[in-house]
Amino acid sequence: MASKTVTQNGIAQHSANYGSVVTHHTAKSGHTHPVVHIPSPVAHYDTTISKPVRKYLGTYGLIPPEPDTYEVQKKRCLAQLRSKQTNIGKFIYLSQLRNANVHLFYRILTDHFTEITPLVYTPVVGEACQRWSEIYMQPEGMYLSYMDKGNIANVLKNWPREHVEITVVTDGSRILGLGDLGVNGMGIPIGKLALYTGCAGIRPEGTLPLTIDLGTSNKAFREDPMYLGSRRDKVTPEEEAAYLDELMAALKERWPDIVIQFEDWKNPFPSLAKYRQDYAMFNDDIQGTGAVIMGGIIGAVKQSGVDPKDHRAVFLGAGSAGVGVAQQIVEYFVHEGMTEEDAKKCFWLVDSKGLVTLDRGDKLADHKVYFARDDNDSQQYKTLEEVVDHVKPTIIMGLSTIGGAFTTEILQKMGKTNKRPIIFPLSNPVSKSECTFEEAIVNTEGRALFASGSPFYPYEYEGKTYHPGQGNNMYVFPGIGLGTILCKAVKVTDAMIYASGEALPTMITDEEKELALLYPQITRIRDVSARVALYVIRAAQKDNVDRLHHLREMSDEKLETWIKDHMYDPHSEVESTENELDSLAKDLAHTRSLSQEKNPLKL
Ligand SMILES: NC(=O)c1ccc[n+]([C@@H]2O[C@H](COP(=O)([O-])OP(=O)(O)OC[C@H]3O[C@@H](n4cnc5c(N)ncnc54)[C@H](O)[C@@H]3O)[C@@H](O)[C@H]2O)c1
Ligand SMILES: O=C(O)C[C@H](O)C(=O)O
Ligand SMILES: [Mg+2]
Repeated sequence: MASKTVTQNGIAQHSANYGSVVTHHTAKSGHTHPVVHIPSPVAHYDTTISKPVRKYLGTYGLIPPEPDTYEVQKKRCLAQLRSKQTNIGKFIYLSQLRNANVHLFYRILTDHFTEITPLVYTPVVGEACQRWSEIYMQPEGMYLSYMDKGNIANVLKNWPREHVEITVVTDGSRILGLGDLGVNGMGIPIGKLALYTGCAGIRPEGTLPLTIDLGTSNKAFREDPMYLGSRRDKVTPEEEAAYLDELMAALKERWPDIVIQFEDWKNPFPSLAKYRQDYAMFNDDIQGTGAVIMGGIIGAVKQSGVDPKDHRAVFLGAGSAGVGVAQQIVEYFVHEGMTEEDAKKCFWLVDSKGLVTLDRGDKLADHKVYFARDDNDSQQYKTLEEVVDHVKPTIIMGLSTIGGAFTTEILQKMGKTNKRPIIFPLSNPVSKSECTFEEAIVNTEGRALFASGSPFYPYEYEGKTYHPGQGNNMYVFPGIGLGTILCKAVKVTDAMIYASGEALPTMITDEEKELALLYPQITRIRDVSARVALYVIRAAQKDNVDRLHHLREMSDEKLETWIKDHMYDPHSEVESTENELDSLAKDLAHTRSLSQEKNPLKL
């Protein structure tokens, strides 16, 4: 039915006010409030839209007259993008494109994942966050302040979209390895959710980027007149906890099925423990990172030729990501037949004070205690190099935020003691990476099994081209969210997280194995996300936390196809909007000619 089409696409409501200030609903007081509209998901000014449809939309005459093809449109956009001299210029251009024409943005992102992802996500999003106050132009998500305490549910009502399926929420207190960036951290929820849409096909209008201003410990920002957040110091952990209780309840009240991803919080362990039973939530830095690195380690362990029980893993960094990854690999080793006690002994964690031991003399944070060593004969090891000499690791992981911490000496030692050393510098962005791909290859004569958090280019060494893996949680969080949404899981269980990592090696092709790749090529990320979602749904079913029970009856093949059918595809979007509107325009013209009535629709 024609009228249904109009409502479904939100066209009728939004056509006249796209991207502009409009008068909104009348509040109880009787006043009308001006509301800045978050840009409509329907790209009314798309230059491929045909003339009859432009007339129907009321955009005839507002766009250059001759309709484009997508190929030409894309060429124009890529030329504009590539003409920008700096990465931040490219980031700004792509944000503008997303706000001007959301389907076009996602068409280009999905056609050029390798080029565009680093510009809207890690690493360039890091620079964008550092300079957010300088480059800010328009709202693309919600900013909640500590001042809103007691009133959060009402503030959430201002979000102009009815159906939010997923939110990524940060307080900006640990943005990548760049420290506390306060409200400037907003780039991260926006970037993560862009990948939810691009990689996992969550509809753009179903996503809510959310940044909470709980103050900032960043003194330079507090003193910067351009800074857009509050000038107060960080709230206390108790104040934060009470605020989060209210926020979580308010989110669920407005959107009962919402999936909530916590991102880039300093010490996020308490909130994960507190909310994971009552909400469909997960922490990407602890759990998503744990799963994605486990997925890469499964292949690396196989390629190393060393039995899991004989691996010795040294981790630089014992924070959310370090502990999350170590815990997840323990689980994998247990799946491989080891006892938990033996699996745990394969790990040596190093923080800013040195090797984490039970008798180090400082009070260890709760999350470090599980991995604290008790076999150090009272000796303390202060530096990574000392620990490497002591342990002779087969694996080194970097989740420390310390760029260059894997020195030439350390890499060469890894090369000397291992046939295939496993070297994962995982800190972001590139400036914080513990080593570069080139350093890992050169210092191990090309034998390193490598994955990094930020992307690196392939590297040619002694006549052979080596390909780096990108061990970034972007390979799993989109699929975790998609699977959770689609099966309507009431919570995100450990088994669902484990399954997301387990799905990754199943997607590596023989060609990728030949190249010693530990992760599938990014160009296949949509298929990878669908596979991750499949595994997540199966695990949810086993744990009995799913609510869409008819999915249980489907074969894996059928379910994977069903998942793909439910993914937003920006390529079909513009055509189907065009087709629907075109037939709608024809219908209306026909009805009008039948009834001889005056044209109410600017046709
Ligand atoms: N690749 C990925 O997908 C991924 C995912 C999550 C986090 N990360 C990266 O991991 C890094 C850490 O994130 P996090 O959430 O664990 O942060 P965190 O603040 O919780 O932990 C940082 C850890 O590094 C340690 N550290 C700091 N300085 C050190 C030093 N000089 N020597 C040794 N250790 C030191 C700290 O003691 C702490 O244990 C960040 O750069 C982040 O971007 C990457
Ligand atoms: O954001 C990323 O690129 C990965 C990860 O979540 C991080 O905090 O570094
Ligand atoms: Mg993160």
